[in-house]
Amino acid sequence: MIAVKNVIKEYKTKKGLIKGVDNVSLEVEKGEIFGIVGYSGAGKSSLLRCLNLMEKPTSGEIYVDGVNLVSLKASKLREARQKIGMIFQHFYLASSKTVFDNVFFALKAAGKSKAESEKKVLELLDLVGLSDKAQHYPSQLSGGQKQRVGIARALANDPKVLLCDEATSALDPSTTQSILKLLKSINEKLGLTIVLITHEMEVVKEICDRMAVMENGKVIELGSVYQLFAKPKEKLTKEFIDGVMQFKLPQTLMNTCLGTIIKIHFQGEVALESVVSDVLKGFDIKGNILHGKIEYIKEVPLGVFIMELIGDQEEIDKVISYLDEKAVGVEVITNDN
Ligand SMILES: Nc1ncnc2c1ncn2[C@@H]1O[C@H](COP(=O)(O)OP(=O)(O)OP(=O)(O)O)[C@@H](O)[C@H]1O
Repeated sequence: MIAVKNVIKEYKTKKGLIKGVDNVSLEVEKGEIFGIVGYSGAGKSSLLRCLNLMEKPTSGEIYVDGVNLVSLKASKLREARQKIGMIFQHFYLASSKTVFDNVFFALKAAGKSKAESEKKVLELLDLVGLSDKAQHYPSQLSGGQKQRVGIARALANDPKVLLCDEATSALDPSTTQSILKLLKSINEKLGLTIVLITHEMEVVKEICDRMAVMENGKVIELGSVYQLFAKPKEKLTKEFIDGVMQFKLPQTLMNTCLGTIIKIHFQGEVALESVVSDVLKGFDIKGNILHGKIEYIKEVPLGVFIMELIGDQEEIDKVISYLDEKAVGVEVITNDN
């Protein structure tokens, strides 16, 4: 659905050229929800804005539905852009217009008849659960309701892609959940492809199928959310995941362990139990279970388990290789042997 090829976005500043996006290539499949995470300044917004050419890349290509947006003339680009909706952290609603008119305006801009547009607005307000607020003004709405208007407006021209720029960052946790549910249901009902940028891993964990991690303008890791949660390779990805999984052992407990501490990820609870008992029975080691819990990544269970292994290094290495085959991921946290 979207293919980004060797995109570079440079900004001219007083201090010289800054690369907001530094040679990024990635693909987003039709109908998937793709998350881009990274700290402030990583280049997420620059990349997202390149996807609908709000920012023109300095070089590279952006294909949406097979068309290279970078090569389009202004009128064709306007047409192509109608197929890409966008929502924002701060909503950007017209404060002097009612909810109805905020959405209506987006439709009028696309040249529909009045009757057609009015019908469409009512359908969209129903879709986002705001039928009863049509005549309200933005100042009379909560943050979550404002974002619902933003979503209805973004869907006005039946886009194939929805870009979400920190769409839940200004909302409280329960409103965030309801907006994420709405995005997910729109994704399923309309087959909409969604690309979102966020610094909140909770958002990614909740609704994204795949994710990319950005640092200094580059994509440093990309994969399915489940795989990255189970087996992150990059330090930054681990940092983001640790933040949301809250799975750190207290340092005092770590200090009392003499053996090798490992973190194991399993797909679900059952596999975890049988593999751990195999390890304890089948190898010449002692194993202490330090911590365990099940996390749900998009409703699929991911068992996370911390164990201390005590024994000869050779035997411990064998256990780690065994686990590496059986589990989704295994990682040595410390090795004091
Ligand atoms: N219009 C601009 N002019 C100059 N530099 C810019 C501009 N926009 C972004 N940058 C720079 O490009 C880099 C990437 O910024 P960008 O806003 O894309 O990051 P981000 O990950 O979205 O961060 P945030 O979440 O804070 O918006 C930063 O160094 C930023 O200062």
